[in-house]
Amino acid sequence: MARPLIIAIPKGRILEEALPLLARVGIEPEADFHNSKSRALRFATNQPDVSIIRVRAFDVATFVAHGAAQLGIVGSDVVDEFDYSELYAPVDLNIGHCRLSVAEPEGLAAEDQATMSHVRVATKYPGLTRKHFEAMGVQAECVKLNGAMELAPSLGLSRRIVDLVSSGATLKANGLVETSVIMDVSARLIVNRAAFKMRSGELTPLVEAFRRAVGVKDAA
Ligand SMILES: Nc1ncnc2c1ncn2[C@@H]1O[C@H](COP(=O)(O)OP(=O)(O)OP(=O)(O)O)[C@@H](O)[C@H]1O
Ligand SMILES: O=P(O)(O)OC[C@H]1O[C@H](OP(=O)(O)OP(=O)(O)O)[C@H](O)[C@@H]1O
Repeated sequence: MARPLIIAIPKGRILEEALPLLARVGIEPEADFHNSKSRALRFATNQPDVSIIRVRAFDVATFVAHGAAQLGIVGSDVVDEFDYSELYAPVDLNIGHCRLSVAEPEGLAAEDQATMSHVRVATKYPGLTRKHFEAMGVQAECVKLNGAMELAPSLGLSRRIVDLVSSGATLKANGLVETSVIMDVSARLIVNRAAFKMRSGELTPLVEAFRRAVGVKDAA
């Protein structure tokens, strides 16, 4: 029997928007997937040859880059932070919209950006943060956090943070203001490049089904 295709999806906030999209593609996870008490991580679907794994957002990219899963759904923030050469991201799924921004405490005395040579930044995105500041000739020293970055300035961990912003409510509640936008973010369908070549008979129609499901015309 052929090996099943494995689709990695994140546990967090993209999941809710991803499920209707998967349903439009014709993939529905088994009932246990919706049972919050279930400790299972891998689930069968209504398609006998497709399984779903539910993992942390950053790990979606890692499972797919290493070929442990052939397909995944993940934010472009994660795709760009890792910049794995093994990943192909053919479809913008038009869900999980937010932006990656630099923020700092409101009312902080403005620094002269032109003479600044070094900054300390708390972030889950050290790669994108360094790149962003490097482009301005500034060296960024990153303190890696996995959440609650907004606490860092008030507790003296770093003056600035780089984090995802959507409504801006989290920044506001923590006395921070956005000072620049690094990139706009939305979720992408990602595919392992080697699998895409070796299993194109299965993967090409699936990628096209995702494209149709988000209303994007087939690639030329
Ligand atoms: N405020 C937001 N609005 C819309 N999309 C968001 C927002 N925050 C995050 N996302 C998207 O959802 C993805 C997962 O978000 P986040 O890292 O907050 O989830 P999580 O459940 O905390 O993940 P994990 O526990 O694995 O770190 C992000 O990579 C991003 O693409
Ligand atoms: O601008 P807003 O609409 O307030 O959204 C921004 C918040 O959303 C994300 O966190 P999330 O809620 O996913 O929690 P976590 O990253 O701390 O797990 C992000 O890390 C911000 O904290």
